[in-house]
Amino acid sequence: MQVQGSVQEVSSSDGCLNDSLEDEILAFLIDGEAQLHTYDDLTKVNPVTPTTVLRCLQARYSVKVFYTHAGCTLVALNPFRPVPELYSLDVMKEYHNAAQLKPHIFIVAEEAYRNVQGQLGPVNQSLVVSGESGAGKTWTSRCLMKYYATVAAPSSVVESHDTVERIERRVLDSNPIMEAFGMTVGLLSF
Ligand SMILES: Nc1ncnc2c1ncn2[C@@H]1O[C@H](COP(=O)(O)OP(=O)(O)OP(=O)(O)O)[C@@H](O)[C@H]1O
Repeated sequence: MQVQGSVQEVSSSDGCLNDSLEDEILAFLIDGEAQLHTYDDLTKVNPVTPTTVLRCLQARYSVKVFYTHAGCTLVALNPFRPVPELYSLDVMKEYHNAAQLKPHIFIVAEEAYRNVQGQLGPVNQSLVVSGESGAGKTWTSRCLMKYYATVAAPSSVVESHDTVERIERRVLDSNPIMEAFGMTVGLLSF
């Protein structure tokens, strides 16, 4: 996925406002250039503009960080290459057992899983995976399915593997139906 942004893109009908916003953007981008990749939540970016947000994502991408929070939403960048160390069984277990970890699709997965297993009774959950064609929606849906099959059925490796395959296939089989209705959104509900 290409992430591009430039300060020249900022425009406003109010000249003064425009100037001061441009100054703020420049200060953020130039003075804080070395820190751009450290913004793990885009709501902390200030000023929040397409330019600043895209530059942060670009900076994170360049240091091989592909997930960033945006409040309760997670932004996933397609690495366009295998990154097996991000999706291993150990990483799944880590996210299943720990509370505060780096942004990852498994954080979203775990939060929904915990809500379903809520102490006061299960709460139905939906995960919406959206993005342009090729953004990685199918990949992300697979990751979610693998995660749930792994954390929910860990007792037998064989059984767990079968479950993963079966659930994964069901979700992927539903894609043509969604696409027939022109939906570019993957929706997982449970
Ligand atoms: N996190 C990732 N790590 C490695 N490869 C990825 C990742 N996300 C996506 N890809 C790869 O990028 C390509 C496109 O991803 P995918 O098919 O999931 O996109 P999509 O959004 O479902 O596209 P479409 O809407 O056209 O069906 C695939 O080859 C996929 O393996």
